Amino acid sequence: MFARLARTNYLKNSGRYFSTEPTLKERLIQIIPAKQEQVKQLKTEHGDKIIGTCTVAQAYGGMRSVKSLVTETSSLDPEEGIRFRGLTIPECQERLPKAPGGAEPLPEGILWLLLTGEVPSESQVKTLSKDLAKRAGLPKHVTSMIKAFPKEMHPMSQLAAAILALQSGSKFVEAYNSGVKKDKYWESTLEDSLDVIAKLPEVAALIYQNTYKNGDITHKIDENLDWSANFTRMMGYSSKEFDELMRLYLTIHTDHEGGNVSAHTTHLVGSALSDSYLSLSAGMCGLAGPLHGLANQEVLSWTMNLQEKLGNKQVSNEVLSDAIWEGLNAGRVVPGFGHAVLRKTDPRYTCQREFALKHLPNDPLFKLVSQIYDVVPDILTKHGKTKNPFPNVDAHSGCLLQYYGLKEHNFYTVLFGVSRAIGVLSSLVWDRVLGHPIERPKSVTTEWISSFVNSDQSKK
Ligand SMILES: CC(=O)SCCNC(=O)CCNC(=O)[C@H](O)C(C)(C)COP(=O)(O)OP(=O)(O)OC[C@H]1O[C@@H](n2cnc3c(N)ncnc32)[C@H](O)[C@@H]1OP(=O)(O)O
Ligand SMILES: O=C([O-])CC(=O)C(=O)O
Repeated sequence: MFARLARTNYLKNSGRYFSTEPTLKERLIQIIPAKQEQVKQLKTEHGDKIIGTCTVAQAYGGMRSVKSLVTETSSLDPEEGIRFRGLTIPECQERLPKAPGGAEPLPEGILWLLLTGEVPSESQVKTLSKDLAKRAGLPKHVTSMIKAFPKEMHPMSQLAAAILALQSGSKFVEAYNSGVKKDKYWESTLEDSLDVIAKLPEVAALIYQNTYKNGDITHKIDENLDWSANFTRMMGYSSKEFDELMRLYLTIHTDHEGGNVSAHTTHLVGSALSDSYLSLSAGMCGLAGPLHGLANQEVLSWTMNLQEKLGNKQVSNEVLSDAIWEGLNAGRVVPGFGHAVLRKTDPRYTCQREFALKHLPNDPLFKLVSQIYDVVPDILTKHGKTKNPFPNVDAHSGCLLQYYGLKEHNFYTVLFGVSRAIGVLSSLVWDRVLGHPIERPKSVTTEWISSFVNSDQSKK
């Protein structure tokens, strides 16, 4: 409603449009008081209501399904998949602004959506692109540090370290040290978060150039290009189709509610009033684990090994299944399949598959990925361990990147991290808006559990 009214407020003047629409920060200032009031009221009037419980199995089992976190930006349904502020991925693809001539959403649009809960207008997204372009640019100590990293250092370790090095520019630290009041913390957290999101493409591109190309970035940030296209140019890519893939990729990897490792870590570290840089760097260390974001690197290596083993030719489902069983029987997981929450095919997998069907239907690797999708759910069901035999987001991304020439598997999680920063930092801003306290759940020992289960209290 608001966006529609605001769109009517363009003034045509000397052939140029001037928007009277609020900027991102102005809109947040308008939205925040009502949300703060709503949360205050919920805590006062319903603070003692129980929303979740925790069993012994859950305490030992990674707290699966325990409802004990509040995250505003997105919510995950086991059957349907992710909704970003209520919107499914197809709805985001349809409703978020696109680049001229493009079909995929601009990541700036989802940044706005996650922060405000509203679909931005094209002009709001354009203004945000320009704002991010202005905030880009790395301090010298960060570029020299990245260039000094050994090539064998994993790109995710380089990313986490570079984000920490950027912390010297934290506006939150400056505000905190000057005694700014708690109700204003969100403003400098927003500044830091936008600064780091603006700088991440250059950090990632420099890691890429330095690690794999022995080179430097030649592209200068162009305020008239979107955030994602500036990123691909800095990495040395100029294909329009790859630009579209990356806009989609950087949109869909942003957020997956609050309990996943990277989001929860960012939130936890942030709850100690660590700034956006410290919190995001910690989150990236979690994303770098093979059961989480690093799975996309694992998937591609696994798929290409399989391809080689099968003699680089199309084989029957039976032959493919035998090769997959071999790995499973040796005790290895099938990377890219299974999920801690999802119980159906991840819609992030589906939209990447649709992109491939549109742009690269005959690519041999895509054909193998499709065939794997045909056989693995049955195999994992027969295997009988995993609660979800279907593919997750990581099962598809590598084959698309590979097709467009981005062949360095070790780098893939960095792309995920650049996108994930948008979601977890939007959440951190809301943590500050709502004044969430330091996170400190109670832990118990196995001795405590043993005596508890035999006590009268456990029978209640
Ligand atoms: C962006 C993301 O983070 S998406 C997830 C990316 N990770 C992967 O794709 C790695 C492969 N998948 C997995 O390891 C798991 O499915 C996870 C980590 C994603 C979820 O873990 P959980 O919630 O513990 O899964 P679940 O409850 O189904 O696990 C039960 C058993 O099935 C096994 N299992 C789960 N997925 C798989 C799989 N893809 N292949 C083989 N075995 C599996 C588990 O290892 C576990 O075995 P165990 O009892 O011997 O320890
Ligand atoms: O939700 C999870 O646990 C893992 C995941 O898919 C993500 O973080 O994108």
